[in-house]
Amino acid sequence: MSAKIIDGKAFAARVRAEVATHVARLQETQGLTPGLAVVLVGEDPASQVYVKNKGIQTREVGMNSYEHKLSADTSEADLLALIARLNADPAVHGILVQLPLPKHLDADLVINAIDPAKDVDGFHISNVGLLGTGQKAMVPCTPLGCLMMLRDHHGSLAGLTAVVVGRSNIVGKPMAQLLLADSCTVTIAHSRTKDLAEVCRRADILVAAVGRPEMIPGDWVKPGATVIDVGINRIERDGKGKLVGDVHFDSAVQVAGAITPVPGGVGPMTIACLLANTLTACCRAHGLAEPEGLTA
Ligand SMILES: Nc1nc2c(c(=O)[nH]1)N[C@@H](CN(C=O)c1ccc(C(=O)N[C@@H](CCC(=O)O)C(=O)O)cc1)CN2
Repeated sequence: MSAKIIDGKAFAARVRAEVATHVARLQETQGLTPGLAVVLVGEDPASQVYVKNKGIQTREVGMNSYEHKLSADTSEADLLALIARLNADPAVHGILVQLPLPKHLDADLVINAIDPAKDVDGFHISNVGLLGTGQKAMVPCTPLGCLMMLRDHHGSLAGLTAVVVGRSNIVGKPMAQLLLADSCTVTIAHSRTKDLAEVCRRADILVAAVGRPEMIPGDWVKPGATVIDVGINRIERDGKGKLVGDVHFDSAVQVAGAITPVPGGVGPMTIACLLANTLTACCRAHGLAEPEGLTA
């Protein structure tokens, strides 16, 4: 039997439409327009595309977009000075520094210079701590998108066994925290986990976020499980470039109950959740009620 395909593109469009409705209401009732500042350092081609799409989608939902494109040799001091200006700017409710940064810049230092209330990526150490202790945080966009899709598919996640393969600060760790907060029994596995196949086969929810093309084959998937593939890997096949996930889709789709494709699964949810987080940050900054269903 073939799994249900979770359509992240359609889901993200619904999230953006919901954000746009809230933004219009904020403008009508409060005269307030959420603003998102995105900082890109250097010319990484994939980052340029993501930043361009962030700008387009920010404007489409009616928010103000502020793009700051800096040269690859920008000094740490100049980048920190820009962040300080954005922190102090009342028109800016969300700040995002596109990753990866050029090697000479200390990403942790830069991220932790962002005002945690404006940290719409949820990467600031304060937000990491708030999420880990079950307090109101800004939640990283990709895991938030995964959570939204899982809640939509399952309703309650309570009691389900979840395995997150990957332990990055951006996806693996916050994903595990979110699943735990929704009362899943959570295992974080990684490339050095013993008998990874067996661990994966226990999962009702399997989240793959290792960054290795098609590493997880169908026979690692429990029949009927929900598979969330966070991987976005560019490979060459038959002389052509192709985008694949961390899961071997063709074999996993035969076994899983539901699965996200790559492309068109988790990826589009990342920017949709960035917009949702910017709206949330704006509401919090002005002491307004937060939009329901758009936060963890
Ligand atoms: N500061 C941040 N940097 C990065 C993040 C992030 O959340 N914050 N995530 C990624 C890149 N990213 C957004 O920034 C991102 C990645 C992928 C997609 C997406 O829609 N992917 C499509 C395929 C697109 C393609 O063809 O390349 C899909 O999966 O369908 C959106 C955003 C790293 N940096």
